[in-house]
Amino acid sequence: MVKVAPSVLSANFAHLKEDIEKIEKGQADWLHYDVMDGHFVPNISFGYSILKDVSKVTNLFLDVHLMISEPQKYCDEFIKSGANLIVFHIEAMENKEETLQLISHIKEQNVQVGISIKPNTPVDAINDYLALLDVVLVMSVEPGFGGQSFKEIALDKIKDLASRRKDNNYNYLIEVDGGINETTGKQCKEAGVDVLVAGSYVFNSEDCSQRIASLK
Ligand SMILES: O=C(CO)[C@H](O)[C@H](O)COP(=O)(O)O
Ligand SMILES: [Fe+2]
Repeated sequence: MVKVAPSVLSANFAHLKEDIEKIEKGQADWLHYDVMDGHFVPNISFGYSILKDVSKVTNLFLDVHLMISEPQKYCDEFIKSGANLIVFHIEAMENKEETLQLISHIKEQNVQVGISIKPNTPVDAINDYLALLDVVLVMSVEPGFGGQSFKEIALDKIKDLASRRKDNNYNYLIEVDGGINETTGKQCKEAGVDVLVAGSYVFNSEDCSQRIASLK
């Protein structure tokens, strides 16, 4: 069964704890935590001090999506604050050496590691790292904002990643993020996705549990 990772970007921060309790009760699998720096993306969300507080009120697996420049500068703070998985963007990296160093650095701390690709970035851009990754995060919207429409280009990338995994015995999970609802979630599942991130679809509803259940 597909895993569901509600994005707390769409939660109400004035009662974040209650919103997290709702998704826990609704059988969410992971909590997706979107970090935006106003530089890599044109929006600012929250940093590691809020993650630390979040980690104290939930046992959900903390999936940290770093939409920031120079992720190598900040990732240790997110790890110290409770991240179980750190996903950084390939577009934020200068070169292969820097990327390999960051992957090793995260793994050495017994934290899972993933790389994300924006809608216009091909899967080939991360081919050299696929054997090392726990997660590949396919963006199905331009990163920066919740509530956007799903871009179909993600479906081909999910299929491509599923076939590269099969052909090479890789172990990564394929995660998709942006514009996920009942319809697009089903399309992604059929393409071979393992984890659905959903922000507005889950939180812009009176009944988060029903939304999570419908995605599953
Ligand atoms: O990374 C993100 C945006 O950059 C969010 O995870 C994503 O947009 C979730 O929101 P929604 O499900 O409303 O599209
Ligand atoms: Fe995200």
